[in-house]
Amino acid sequence: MRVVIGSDHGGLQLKKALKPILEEYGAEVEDVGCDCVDSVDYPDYALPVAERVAKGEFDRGVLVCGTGIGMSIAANKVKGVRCAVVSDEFSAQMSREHNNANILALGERVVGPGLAAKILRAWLETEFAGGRHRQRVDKIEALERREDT
Ligand SMILES: O=C(CO)[C@H](O)[C@H](O)[C@H](O)COP(=O)(O)O
Repeated sequence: MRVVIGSDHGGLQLKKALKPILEEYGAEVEDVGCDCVDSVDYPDYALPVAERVAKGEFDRGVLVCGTGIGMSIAANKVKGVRCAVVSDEFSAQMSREHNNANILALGERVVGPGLAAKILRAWLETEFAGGRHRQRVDKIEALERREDT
């Protein structure tokens, strides 16, 4: 699995803590930044992650900011992206099983590293269930096409 990750300054430490977990799963990981604690703007990191996942260059993406909210709002502007901001294991599983989320957004100021690790593991291990959920995700994709008109 190829995973592209990014954070702003508010998510930098958690992003660093999560990288080894991704590698443990055999993921090829690319980090688009940020790399320093200086204040940066989260859309500048959400966009490259979202675009690379949408283009199929990466299978999944992980974004971390203070709350995960700004990152998820920005990432979901890109067609083909289903970014879920998650702060519990059950939602992580459901975001994969029901929504086929291809990007996970986490908040370093919301979840500690232990819980974040459990969330990430659940998210990586859960497959999309398809079936009735496929038809719902298809309707989301139809909404994206409608925005073209
Ligand atoms: O976008 C966010 C909130 O929706 C992120 O949590 C950011 O990391 C946060 O807004 C950054 O805040 P700061 O006061 O500039 O560190």
